[in-house]
Amino acid sequence: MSQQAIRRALISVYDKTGLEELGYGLAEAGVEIVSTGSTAARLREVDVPVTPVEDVTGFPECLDGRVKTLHPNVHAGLLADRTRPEHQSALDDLGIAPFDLVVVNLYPFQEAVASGAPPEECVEKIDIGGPAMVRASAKNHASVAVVTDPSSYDDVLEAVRAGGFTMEQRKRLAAMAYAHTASYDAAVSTWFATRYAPDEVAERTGWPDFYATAHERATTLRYGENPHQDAALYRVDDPSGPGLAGAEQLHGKEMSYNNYVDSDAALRAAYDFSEPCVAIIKHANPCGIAVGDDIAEAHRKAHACDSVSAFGGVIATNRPVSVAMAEQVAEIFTEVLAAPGFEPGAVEVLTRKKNIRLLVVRPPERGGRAETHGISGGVLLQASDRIDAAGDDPASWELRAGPAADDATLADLAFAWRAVRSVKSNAILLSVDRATVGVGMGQVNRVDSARLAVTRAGDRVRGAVAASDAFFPFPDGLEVLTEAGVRAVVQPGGSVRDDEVVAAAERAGVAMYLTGTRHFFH
Ligand SMILES: NC(=O)c1ncn([C@@H]2O[C@H](COP(=O)(O)O)[C@@H](O)[C@H]2O)c1NC=O
Repeated sequence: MSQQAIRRALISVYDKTGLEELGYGLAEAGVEIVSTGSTAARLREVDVPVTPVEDVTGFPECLDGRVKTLHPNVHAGLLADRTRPEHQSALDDLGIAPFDLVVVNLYPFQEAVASGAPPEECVEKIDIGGPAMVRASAKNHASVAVVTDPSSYDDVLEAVRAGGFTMEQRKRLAAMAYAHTASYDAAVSTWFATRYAPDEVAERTGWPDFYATAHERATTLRYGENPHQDAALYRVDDPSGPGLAGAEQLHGKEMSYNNYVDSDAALRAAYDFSEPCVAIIKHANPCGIAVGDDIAEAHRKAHACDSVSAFGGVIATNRPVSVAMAEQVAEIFTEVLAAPGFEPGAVEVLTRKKNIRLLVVRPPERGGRAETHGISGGVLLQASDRIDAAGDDPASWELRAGPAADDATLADLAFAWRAVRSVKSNAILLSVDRATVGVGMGQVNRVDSARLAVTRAGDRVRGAVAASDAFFPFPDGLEVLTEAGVRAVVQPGGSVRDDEVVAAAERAGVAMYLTGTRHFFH
């Protein structure tokens, strides 16, 4: 049996979007509609004939709506497989009519939690009868079509006119229905394990014994990190929410896997600053980060850090792109420009270059949320690194060597400390006038990172300040910096050889501040 004519429908929806049009269409096609409490009331208001579900169950809706459709007269009508004669004759014996179509959406549990509603209210918003009907109908897709999304109502009416959904369509609807209940259950179960009923370990550490999230495929990608790897982008939560996965692309070729990774790193760097900031990224590392009085100035300074590496880079800003910045970027081959917006005229300037990808990204969420990292056989979770720890405030830094920095030097050190968080470890970052001038990244020892930063800075190293993402284990890395002309350094401290490192700073006459906070980035 492929096509299944739609003669009897059960509709029970919390979200009444599109309900009236659906009701009109079904009634016009002669479909009998059975409905619960306020769904039935809404249909009746617009003169769509409805059979109340109580007439089917012979039982009143009760317990504040906790029991409406949970009845064999409903569930036998949903679960009878009409390809099996014995199911059909059982229905006949019991006097139960089957359903061909089920339209259900669930109580808004996630919205209740997000609104900060008290726990009892959230619990009350856990739908029981809805998921039961959705699962039953999805299992019985051989006989029943199940719809959980108002955006599918047009398809329903088209199918009614066409003589019913085909088996292939009912299978797809069933897959969507199970995704709907899985996402719902992921939200409920994680809330229970995290906030409502944490076990003793979760109570102590905040890490639940069960952690589920639902991801929805947003798009497939041409390939992954390399052309022989398949890849797709999956989105969490609300597609209109913050962050890169929900970005609007205004121009350019399709985003690649590596474009996403680099854009994410660029946005992370740019949004670490409250002043207008530009970050230019290649292979997830900065080739320039700078703040300025305006976004065009920030871009000029960031680009000047390493204009060779910026070729083919990914740029992010924390302010809308101005025409002045657009004119500058238009001169440089750039893969992606991600920004919270574009001022009038900026897109026109940028689209002179065919290939640049322009993204409007709602500011990403900062910190707090769990970050995942897949490993063989499992996944690591950690709270996101944040730049607002106690040690990130220059007022809390400890001056351990040299003269106290003047205000301008301290501002440069504060900039360098924020920026070094976006450099892959081991990270040494040199800056002048709140712009990077040399970045040493991803080396397996800190001395080589220091050498790399100094080499990249060239003459600009004289008078620059330096930040190190983690402590100097020996004086050698620091000495590379001081011998090259760095005049002030900020680093977490915490090495068993801190005293030797501090003594080396004293000898060189440079200021050394310890933050007590580390920002490894792997
Ligand atoms: N308990 C039940 O038997 C039951 N049956 C259906 N529901 C839900 O009730 C809502 C619709 O109710 P109403 O038509 O009264 O607005 C839907 O979200 C549906 O998923 C139920 N409610 C909660 O579990």
